[in-house]
Amino acid sequence: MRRKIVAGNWKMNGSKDLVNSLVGQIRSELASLDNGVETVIIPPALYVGDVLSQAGAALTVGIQNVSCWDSGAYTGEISAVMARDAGCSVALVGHSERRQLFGETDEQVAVKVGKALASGLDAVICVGETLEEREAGKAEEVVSAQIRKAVADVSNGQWSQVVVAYEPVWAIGTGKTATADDAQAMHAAIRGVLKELGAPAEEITLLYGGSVKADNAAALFGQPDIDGGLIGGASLKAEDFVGICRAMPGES
Ligand SMILES: O=C[C@H](O)COP(=O)(O)O
Repeated sequence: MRRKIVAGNWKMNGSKDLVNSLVGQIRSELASLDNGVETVIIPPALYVGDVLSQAGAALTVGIQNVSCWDSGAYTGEISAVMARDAGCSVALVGHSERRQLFGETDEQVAVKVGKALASGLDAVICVGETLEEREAGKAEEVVSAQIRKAVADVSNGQWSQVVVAYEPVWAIGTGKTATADDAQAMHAAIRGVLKELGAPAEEITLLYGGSVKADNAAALFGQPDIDGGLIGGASLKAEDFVGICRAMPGES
């Protein structure tokens, strides 16, 4: 059965004060939630330990990026092995901000996916088209190519650690969300690509990201191929984030 996941990517936001006020509040408000959602908090790496100390068993913690290397003279890098050692369970890989602002290539994304999986982390592989690509009718082609490259070296025993997050670049932080129908269509296409690649596609969790809020989450999460969300801005306020977690339908 697919997992249902709501992950909050804090990006380069936060402080010890925010960790102290936000994490405990999320934890206590989600304590009574019984819809089966797994909640993940992905803070800046410096705050992973602080979040872990507040998270308890109900919340899991992730890292926003991992290195292509395991250790050595790579100043400023953090390896997947270190993230796992520090208590992370999840790594984001290939977020569009990494691709667009830091020039991360499909080849690097594939290496990072391999490093995350080998270290025992779940890899949340981010894919998505730009507005220009969507308007040119190339959205599925772009996303399909990103996935094929990112998972090229995933072995049969590793698929249970793979999560794909579809985040149309034009929807990130813009307040523009893909319609539930458009997001569903892309998620179905992603599942189709994974199936073609020989992955257990029906078992793989697919997240939608891009301006998800408490008031649009239910429509998105109600789609048959959308198993949760990767949340940016709305993950920084307990009420908004908890509202999104609550929008996940329970077991049918
Ligand atoms: O990682 C999260 C996504 O980039 C979505 O961000 P957003 O919810 O602020 O649009």
